[in-house]
Amino acid sequence: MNGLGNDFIIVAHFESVPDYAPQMARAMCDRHFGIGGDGLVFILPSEKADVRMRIINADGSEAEQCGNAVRCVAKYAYDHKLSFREALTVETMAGIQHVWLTIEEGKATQVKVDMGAPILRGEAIPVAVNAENVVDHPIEADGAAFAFTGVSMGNPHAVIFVEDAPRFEVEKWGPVLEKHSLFPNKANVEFVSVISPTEVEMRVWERGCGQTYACGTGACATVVAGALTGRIERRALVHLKGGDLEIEWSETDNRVYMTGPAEEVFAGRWHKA
Ligand SMILES: N[C@@H](CCC[C@H](N)C(=O)O)C(=O)O
Repeated sequence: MNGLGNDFIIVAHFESVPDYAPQMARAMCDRHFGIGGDGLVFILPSEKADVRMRIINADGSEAEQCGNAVRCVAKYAYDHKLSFREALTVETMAGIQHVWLTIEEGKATQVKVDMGAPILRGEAIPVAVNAENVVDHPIEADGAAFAFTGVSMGNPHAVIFVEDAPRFEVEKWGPVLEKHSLFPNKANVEFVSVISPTEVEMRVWERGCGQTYACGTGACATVVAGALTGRIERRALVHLKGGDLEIEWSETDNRVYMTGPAEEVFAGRWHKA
């Protein structure tokens, strides 16, 4: 499945995550010797929600949260009759996500997710900066200087505003910044340019999988960082390599709402040992 080209191998036959999940993720996500994907997602039974998900990045590391995967999981749960509700809940390591589906011809197409309240305190993101909010904070890497805003959406993000995101050298700076000493748990890094107060262009280097076509939590972090710094409004369209996400950081409840598509591409069997 994919959410705007951020692609996942979805496995819904396990009761819990097996010990060998990291090796499984690395083998399956390999684009040449495996199926290919940005991550391996387990759909599991939940005692607190309609379904539970765990996501293992392509490098075998586990992520606390994934916006595009939550949309895929909710679609899968509805389309494959694990849940019959158009408003359902997905348990993640970052908490329980409320999800609303748009159904067309019996299948979920658009998915809206309550991604929760952003975490902005340095220590909690975590960012090695002792501050209430880490906003436009200087960061140096390989002789270059940037400024980042730290936001956790359950997983850590560093949002960097640049002149021209589509032309930015994501492959050059992404890996250096992901592993910077300011980020004790590493970070997903978003490079963002502002088009208007309600529209931005974003490219992303993801922790544990590299440059991807889209990142749901990254788009949420971007709108939070943009609004915090007065660059954009709290509701904006985020253009990504793989398409658009609508994001709103609600003034009423401080939660971030994400709306976008999810798609199932094919189903198959895994033969490798
Ligand atoms: N693509 C995701 C985020 C996946 C996890 C990330 N790589 C991490 O390690 O935090 C999204 O859509 O949010």
